[in-house]
Amino acid sequence: MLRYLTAGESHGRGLSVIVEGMPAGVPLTAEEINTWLARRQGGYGRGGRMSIERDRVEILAGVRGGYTLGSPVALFIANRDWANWQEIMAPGPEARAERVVTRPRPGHADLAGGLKYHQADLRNILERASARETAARVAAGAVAAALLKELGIELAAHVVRIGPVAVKGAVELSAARQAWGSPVYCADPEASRAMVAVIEEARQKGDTLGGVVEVLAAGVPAGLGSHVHWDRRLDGRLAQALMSIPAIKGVEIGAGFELASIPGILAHDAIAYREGQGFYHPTNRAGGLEGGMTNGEILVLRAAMKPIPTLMQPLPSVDFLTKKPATAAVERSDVCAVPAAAVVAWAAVAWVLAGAVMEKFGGDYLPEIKERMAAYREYLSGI
Ligand SMILES: Cc1cc2nc3c(=O)[nH]c(=O)nc-3n(C[C@H](O)[C@H](O)[C@H](O)COP(=O)(O)O)c2cc1C
Ligand SMILES: C=C(O[C@@H]1CC(C(=O)O)=C[C@@H](OP(=O)(O)O)[C@H]1O)C(=O)O
Repeated sequence: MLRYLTAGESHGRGLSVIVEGMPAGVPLTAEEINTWLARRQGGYGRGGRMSIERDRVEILAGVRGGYTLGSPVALFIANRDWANWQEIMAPGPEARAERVVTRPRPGHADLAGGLKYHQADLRNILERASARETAARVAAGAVAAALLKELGIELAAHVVRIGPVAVKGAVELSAARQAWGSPVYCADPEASRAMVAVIEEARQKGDTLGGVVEVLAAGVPAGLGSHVHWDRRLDGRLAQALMSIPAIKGVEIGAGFELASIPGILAHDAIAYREGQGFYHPTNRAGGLEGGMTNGEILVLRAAMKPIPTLMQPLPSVDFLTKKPATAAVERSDVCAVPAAAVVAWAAVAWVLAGAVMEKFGGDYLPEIKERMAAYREYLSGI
């Protein structure tokens, strides 16, 4: 079983990740993980914090000579900003309770967390609720993607909407792969320019924006996941992983919500057969998932992100201590983090797919898994 745990506060020393269950023999380098960490830091609309951080992973265990050992892979990403917060964030009694946060921000974890954990200083909540933690998820996702790449599964992620600006029509995987070159990770140059403009407009107004990201995965064989039990359905597992990204409020698979308004004749994908290829679907409204299993087509998943909750023009709130009306706390913040969320969504999908691959093909050593996967692919194309 593939699993990972993360630890770390936003302004603490850094983020720790332990990935357990990776087979031996997977090529893995810090540089590869760092490419994804840098992408997550980028994207137009980020705030001041991202000019302080230079996320780089340190591989502490589980990798030797550029290959995984089969033992837990331990990773660490330092917070450069910690230098400015050391005394405030100290774990011992010497910690200074400065910059106490008592005015909960609507849309953030402050109020619910403060109530649940009995914390009047809402910093004790926001430190872990912060999406800083998604750097650790991306590192784990990059480890998963290294395994998937060896097995012929490739992912792409890109932005399809920011606020009112949306990409028109479907984006092919080959085009989506080019999206990292855009300032907002959007494959359509015209939409990309308009997205930058609306983010700038929002920044000037002290406002924030959300949007929609899309993840595509190719080379996924039919039969990952299962129809037999609710928690083995891959659609559900993918949706959970995407929905758990801070600020994601909706997940769509294939034609998703549109399917609710069209008749069955137009909604489903016909089944066809070609000698040497096996069964396939000429269309892909199902987004590569039927019955909680991959069906051999390209996976198409979308996640909708709400606007960033910290506002420079804060909404009405109530002081946690005095219970008097107050405006919400104003902190340094992103204006739009949809491009960054595309990278986190990429990592979430890679993670779930790697887990599903390990369940189906098992193995402790990459060549074993490759052999099983190749035999299965041969069966699928020859049936
Ligand atoms: C990459 C990324 C960056 C984010 N940056 C900020 C930010 O700068 N300020 C903020 O208030 N929220 C930010 N968020 C959103 C909050 O973390 C999120 O809204 C909060 O944890 C509450 O969770 P919920 O929106 O899922 O309910 C970011 C989210 C992501 C994925
Ligand atoms: C640190 C990151 O994102 C942070 C996510 C975040 C939040 O509230 O979610 C608030 C901001 O943190 P700060 O208050 O330090 O400026 C973002 O910068 C990151 O993505 O690495």
